[in-house]
Amino acid sequence: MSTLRLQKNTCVQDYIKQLNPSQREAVVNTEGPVMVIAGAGSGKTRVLTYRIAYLMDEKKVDPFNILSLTFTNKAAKEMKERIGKIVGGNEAKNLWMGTFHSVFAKILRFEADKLGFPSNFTIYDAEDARKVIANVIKEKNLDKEVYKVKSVASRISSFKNALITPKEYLRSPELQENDAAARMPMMGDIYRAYAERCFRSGAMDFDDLLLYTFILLRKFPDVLAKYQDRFRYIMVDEYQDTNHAQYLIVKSLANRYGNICVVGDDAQSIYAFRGANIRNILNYQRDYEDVRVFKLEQNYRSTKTIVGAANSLIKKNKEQLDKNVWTDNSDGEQIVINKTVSDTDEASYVARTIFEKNMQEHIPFSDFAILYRTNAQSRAMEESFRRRNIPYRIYGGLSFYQRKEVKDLLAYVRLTINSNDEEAFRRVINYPKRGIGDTTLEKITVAANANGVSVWEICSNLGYYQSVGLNKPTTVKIQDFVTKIQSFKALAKEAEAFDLATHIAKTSGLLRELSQDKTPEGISRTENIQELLNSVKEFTENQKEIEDGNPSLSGFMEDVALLTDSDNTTDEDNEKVSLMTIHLAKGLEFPIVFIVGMEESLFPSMMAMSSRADLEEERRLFYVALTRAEKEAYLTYAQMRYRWGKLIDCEPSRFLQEIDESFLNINTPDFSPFTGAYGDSDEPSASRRPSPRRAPTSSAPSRSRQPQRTMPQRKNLRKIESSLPSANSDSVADTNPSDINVGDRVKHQRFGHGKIKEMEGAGPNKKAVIQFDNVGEKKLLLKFAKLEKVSG
Ligand SMILES: Nc1ncnc2c1ncn2[C@@H]1O[C@H](COP(=O)(O)OP(=O)(O)OP(=O)(O)O)[C@@H](O)[C@H]1O
Ligand SMILES: [Mg+2]
Repeated sequence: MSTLRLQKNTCVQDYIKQLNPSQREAVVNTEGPVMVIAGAGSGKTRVLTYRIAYLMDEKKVDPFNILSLTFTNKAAKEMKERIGKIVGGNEAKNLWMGTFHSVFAKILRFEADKLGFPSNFTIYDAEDARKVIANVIKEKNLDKEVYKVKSVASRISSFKNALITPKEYLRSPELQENDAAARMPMMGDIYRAYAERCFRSGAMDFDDLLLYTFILLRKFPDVLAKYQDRFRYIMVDEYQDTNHAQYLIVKSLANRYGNICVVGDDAQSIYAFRGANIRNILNYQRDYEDVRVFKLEQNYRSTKTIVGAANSLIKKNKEQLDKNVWTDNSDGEQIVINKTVSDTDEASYVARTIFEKNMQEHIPFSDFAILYRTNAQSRAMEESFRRRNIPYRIYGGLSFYQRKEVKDLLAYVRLTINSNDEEAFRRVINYPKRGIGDTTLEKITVAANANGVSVWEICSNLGYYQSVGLNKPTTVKIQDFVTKIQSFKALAKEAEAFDLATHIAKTSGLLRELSQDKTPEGISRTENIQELLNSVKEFTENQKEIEDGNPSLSGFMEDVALLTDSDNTTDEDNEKVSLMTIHLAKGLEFPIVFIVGMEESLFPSMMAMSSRADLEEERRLFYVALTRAEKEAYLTYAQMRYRWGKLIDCEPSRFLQEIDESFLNINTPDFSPFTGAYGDSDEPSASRRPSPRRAPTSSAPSRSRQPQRTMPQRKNLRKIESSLPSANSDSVADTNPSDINVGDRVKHQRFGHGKIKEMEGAGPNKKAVIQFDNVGEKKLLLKFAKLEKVSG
């Protein structure tokens, strides 16, 4: 026994030995308030992981007494696995570890009755919440052009994150005046109705998980005492992105033992738009007496070039804690800046570069990440990856669990678990079709509102609520539906989750409905249901291994409801390029990173350009993006891009100018006179006939084939800008576009001779439809086409 213990202790100590002195200090100083404030890639997350292992193994702290809050569920899972490896055995599974939302949901399930909620309350996702809000707006006969569902939803979300309840709202003249000034005087009424509706449905939305936890701990001192006593050690990763509610809850939980350790980087605070408050980290020292602050300055992730570039960029922000990040890693490659004609070209360039690196240097696809500012940018990238058969996965797209057929089955499950769930009810009451129409649903809703009960309550007691006024056949249809759900509920008491879910899929009529559709889409929908059932199976098997695991179907539902955007990838296969917004890339690292769309109005975003605070947040976002890279970074921008369905001229992002020039390698842009600079076929350039106009350095960023020209940045970026057709001037084509008219014969460098059939657009957007003698009809943007007028 003693030998065994000795072996295990040696093990944790061995791990700790690998840390640098500051990291080690941050791990072993377990008592009292601690803040680890450090730059990207300096081992903050690693310190947290080892600290927990140290607490468990060295200090013999029961994992049930350790609370660790992470930014995603995936991060929590990985951290648990690593701790499990260090300390051995299964104990790490008992840690309270997860996102704020998932940990608070767990607490709320235990304590739900105190707040008048059932313990099996449903968690509404954003779509459910918006539907409820839309119903409320409609029932109140408000103008939906004024009360836009999305903006009402975001107002309600911001109230909740600021811990303002409907009651408090309706007592605050300022808030009301504020909304009245924004032409939404009924905001408070909507908020109250929405909250009531959720309450009657036994449902909480995402923000409620924070708000109700806060209310619970404030209203019930015994509950607070219980959790204060339970969580003897509290740890928070990515502390710079906590919001006001999270901050207050953590603070009150830590109030008894005071063993709270937060780690973060003020330079990476990027969620202000969702209520995150950078002050939480800036004021930490003021909030806790005797706080010990550890600074980690050595970066282990990235090359000197990337660390240097990131430092030079973030220096431009005024508001930040003083830090000096350095690394012992090698210099590495310079950061490549690449300009392309259009967004399509940009995507081609990225795909081609990855393809070549994979072919020539055998770099696996999983080493690459593409980061973008807005989700919309993924489309062009995806197309270009598909064309080259490059496997990729997208983070944060439409989640598997958000697909219609999956949500439909889950709605039956929700209704089985919590029959008051109105959104689930509305979703499936007439799907598959059973002849229950909108008028019936309206009558039921009116009755539910009048009686202050759920729609299920009305439907399951139609005999009592005669006043609903349904005719006999409709009444029978509803009663059949109710009986079906009740039979599921009965089965739920004894059946295993997987069997229950399978039974529901069949008996609800859902599988039959889907199987009638023999189109590829229909077949894939049926497969998705199969996949959902598989994931239920997998979930229950995993839960059975955990001491306080919950292998029931409601446990599964909880897991699904709490997935965050970053947890959600299209699949888990490893050999793929990762695509995601920068916001989702937080905490991650990849050997090679492409940051695309480095253009003014896109990054920094248009909305962020009018205030210093917003601009600084954009700069931090860029800092986060750049510091994800371990070995190489590519920054690309296009001269033209389709946005909101229009072709827009773009200027390079100011952030490109802000990086110290010594870290940059400006890749002379590959320039081609037509949209689709790399050719419409987009085949690998290695197999393509080189175009005579192609700049020699541009076809392959891979150093193994061609050395790249390195140029001092600032000057050269300007030089390049001026030497190339500027996206903002009309006067660049060899032939002045105004000289060319319909009917003219013209010559194009690549397509040869042709005749102008049509002209459209004006100024920089002027285009010509040309019937070429050899290659058929093409529409070209005149400012790039460089047409030569020829006679005859
Ligand atoms: N002492 C060390 N020795 C070797 N590698 C280390 C050390 N500390 C951290 N690392 C490695 O450096 C990388 C960055 O560490 P980690 O992700 O913990 O940094 P971080 O500060 O949390 O970064 P971010 O700010 O991006 O969240 C990881 O690959 C980690 O394994
Ligand atoms: Mg981290």
